[in-house]
Amino acid sequence: MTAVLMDGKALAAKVRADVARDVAALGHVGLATVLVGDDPASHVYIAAKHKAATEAGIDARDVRLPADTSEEDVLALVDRLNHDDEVDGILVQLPLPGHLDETKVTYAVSPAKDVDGFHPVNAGNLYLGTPIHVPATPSGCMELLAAYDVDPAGKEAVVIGRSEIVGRPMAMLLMHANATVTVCHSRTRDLAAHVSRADIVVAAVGRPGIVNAEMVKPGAAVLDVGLTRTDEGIRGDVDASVASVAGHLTPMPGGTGPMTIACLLQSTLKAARYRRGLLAFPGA
Ligand SMILES: Nc1nc2c(c(=O)[nH]1)N[C@@H](CN(C=O)c1ccc(C(=O)N[C@@H](CCC(=O)O)C(=O)O)cc1)CN2
Repeated sequence: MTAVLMDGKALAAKVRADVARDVAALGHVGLATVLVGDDPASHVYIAAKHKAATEAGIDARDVRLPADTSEEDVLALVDRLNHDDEVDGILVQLPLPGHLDETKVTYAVSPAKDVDGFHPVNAGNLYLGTPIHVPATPSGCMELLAAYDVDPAGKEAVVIGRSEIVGRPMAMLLMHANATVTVCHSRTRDLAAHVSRADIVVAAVGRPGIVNAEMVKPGAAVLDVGLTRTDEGIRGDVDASVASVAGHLTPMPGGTGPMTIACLLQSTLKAARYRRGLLAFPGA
């Protein structure tokens, strides 16, 4: 068997075009990104987010702060953006430099503008099954599954990794889509045993090749989120051998990454709709 490649680049282009159409209909939509410090990968991701936002007609503000900016100054900036009427969505690029408390900073973003979905109000609403803003990478994974007609209902799904950005929200989304979900992590005793039962595998730990062909159930859908830069180039968590066993597979690069950026734009559009009263907040 050779897996059908789930083309994240192509799907992201479609999502981005849909967002652009809806932004044009809505009028002004504003996104502010905050990048603190010099992390080279973060610079690449912020540049990609701005290119995509601008192409979609979103008014994207690129705020950059030196690596030694104090927590007080970062929090003051976030507060200003929370009160800025031109800004519908705010994202603080992670990771932050070590002296900054990521929890404190991400929790400072107004839940309505938290397009990353990291604030406890948004995490809580996802938990409750009434999502407002959902982290972009797991959203993108769900869109990929839907686009390739992989319905999680009744399926065994294994999520490898329990990060707040990917693993935990991914597990919630799969559970709400009626999958039976197992979350594996660094203390899981027999990863292969879990993966071998899975119809859907989402690998998000940043350990190159941790999922290999021997573990994967023939025909499974395998989504690769882990990204490690090596001397030989970018490597995902999923070994190339998996393509001969899986039914569906995301390429790395070109799979879940482009969808992360497309879903951020979707979330920004959603934030603008909430702020204009075009969408009702759950429970409101
Ligand atoms: N505030 C946030 N910080 C971070 C997030 C996030 O969603 N919000 N996620 C990651 C990084 N990230 C977006 O910020 C991200 C990672 C990877 C890609 C991507 O397109 N990857 C490409 C390959 C990229 C390359 O060549 O370097 C791919 O998979 O094809 C986009 C966004 C951590 N921080």
